[in-house]
Amino acid sequence: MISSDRMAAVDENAAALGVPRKQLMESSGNAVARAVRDHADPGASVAVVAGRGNNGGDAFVAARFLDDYDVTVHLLGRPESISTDIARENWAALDEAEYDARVVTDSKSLELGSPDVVVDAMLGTGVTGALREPEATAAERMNALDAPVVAVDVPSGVDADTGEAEGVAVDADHVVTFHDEKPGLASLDAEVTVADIGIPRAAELFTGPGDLRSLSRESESHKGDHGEVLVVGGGPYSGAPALAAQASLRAGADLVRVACPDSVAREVQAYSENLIVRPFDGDHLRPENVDSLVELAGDHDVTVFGPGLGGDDETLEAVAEFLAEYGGTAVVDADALQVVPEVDTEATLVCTPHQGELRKMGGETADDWQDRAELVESFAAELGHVLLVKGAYDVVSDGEETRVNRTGNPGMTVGGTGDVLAGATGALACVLSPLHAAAVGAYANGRAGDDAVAENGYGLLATDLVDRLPAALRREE
Ligand SMILES: NC(=O)C1=CN([C@@H]2O[C@H](COP(=O)(O)OP(=O)(O)OC[C@H]3O[C@@H](n4cnc5c(N)ncnc54)[C@H](O)[C@@H]3O)[C@@H](O)[C@H]2O)[C@H](O)CC1
Ligand SMILES: [K+]
Repeated sequence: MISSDRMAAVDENAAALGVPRKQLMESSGNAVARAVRDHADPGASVAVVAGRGNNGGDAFVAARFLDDYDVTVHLLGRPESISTDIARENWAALDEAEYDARVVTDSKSLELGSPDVVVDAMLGTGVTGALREPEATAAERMNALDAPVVAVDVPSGVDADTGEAEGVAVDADHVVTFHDEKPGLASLDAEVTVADIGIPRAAELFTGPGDLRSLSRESESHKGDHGEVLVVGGGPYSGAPALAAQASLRAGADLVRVACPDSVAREVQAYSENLIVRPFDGDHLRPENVDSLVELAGDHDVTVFGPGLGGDDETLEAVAEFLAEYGGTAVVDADALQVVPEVDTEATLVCTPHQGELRKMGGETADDWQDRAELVESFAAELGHVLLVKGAYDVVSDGEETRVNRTGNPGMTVGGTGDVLAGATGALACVLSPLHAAAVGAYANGRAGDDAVAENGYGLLATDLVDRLPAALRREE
């Protein structure tokens, strides 16, 4: 099963891997033609009703694969209003080659005749709201015909994620959907075929630019909409929580507070005027600090727990108590990680160990990234939490779904890059699912590192990553 949003992300990742959408469209159209062949023999008449998006584009391609049939393509709208270059190019190819391709600007002039098969390519995943005209009337006309209706990707008017229609929708006999099943198709009274259109598995497994799609913002946004993060860290170190907090801000959180021991509060604040520091008593985290921290954490969307806390016995005891009491979402890093396997918690955790820390948690690792991905997936399932295991190939898994990140470089072995990753992931977890936040965090952190090394060579500082996070999270359109 794949949602429309994820499908769009995977599609963009495929293009970044060198398999552009026009190539996928060629495969989609071919698959649609094969489905038509299941319903009628060569020579039969086929009416294709196409819209102005890529759903229509798929059907323009299908027409070329049905040269031995009597095909008529009806384009609803003017060719100039076709919304994508690739659909327009495929329309032009039909026009140039003198296919029977007609422009229908008004549903009254739609002459379908009595075809043997109808192809519904008006709208696919790009539908918003109820079908407008001329699509609505065209849907009714198609439904009234006796001929079987083959729908391209999803019956027009139906929401691929929910299976619901806001108004009239095409009543398809057969749906040819692409790449993977869509959640909304199962409830329909239609035969559903999933066509492999040549999207590489890597487009789903490896993080890519398409994964940044989900970060687009509404123009009407308010302070707090993009998340409030609490970083709990510091004690033996003061730089780590400051780095994590600055990374959270650079990854888009609206408000970030740092809870740290009194002893380092001034140092943490001195790193940046952008930080809000909330000190607690003492020079390291202790069990007596926990109740007030849990309360403070409750006012935030996500807690980033661990940067610079150190591994003092009292601190680890306090971490365990915090996790046992806390019910929100937390990113857990550094020394705090070793406590996670023993703790019974309601919290949603994203754990960010490097391979040494993973072993300390009781997890296994392997040199080969594919083996490691399997081990991480089963350990995540055992823990019941999301794992982001850092390495040359970072592995992210919630125990069911696993993603691998390939951005980053050997310059990132410098201290502090893990704090940046934890902070960025915390900010992203305010607006994305934990698995997706971890995947995008790893992708952006590595990309920031790649940009820094491309500009200056090795010898990068963790602060170089912080400054480059916004560009690393920006989607090029
Ligand atoms: N990897 C893939 O999934 C591939 C999918 N392909 C096909 O592309 C469509 C999705 O294409 P897209 O251009 O994004 O959207 P549509 O064609 O579904 O529709 C856009 C078009 O429709 C207009 N519109 C929107 N809502 C309405 C409405 N309620 N009434 C009337 N018109 C509406 C909008 O203005 C646009 O003009 C996917 O389903 C697949 O079929 C690729 O071909 C291959 C890769
Ligand atoms: K359709």
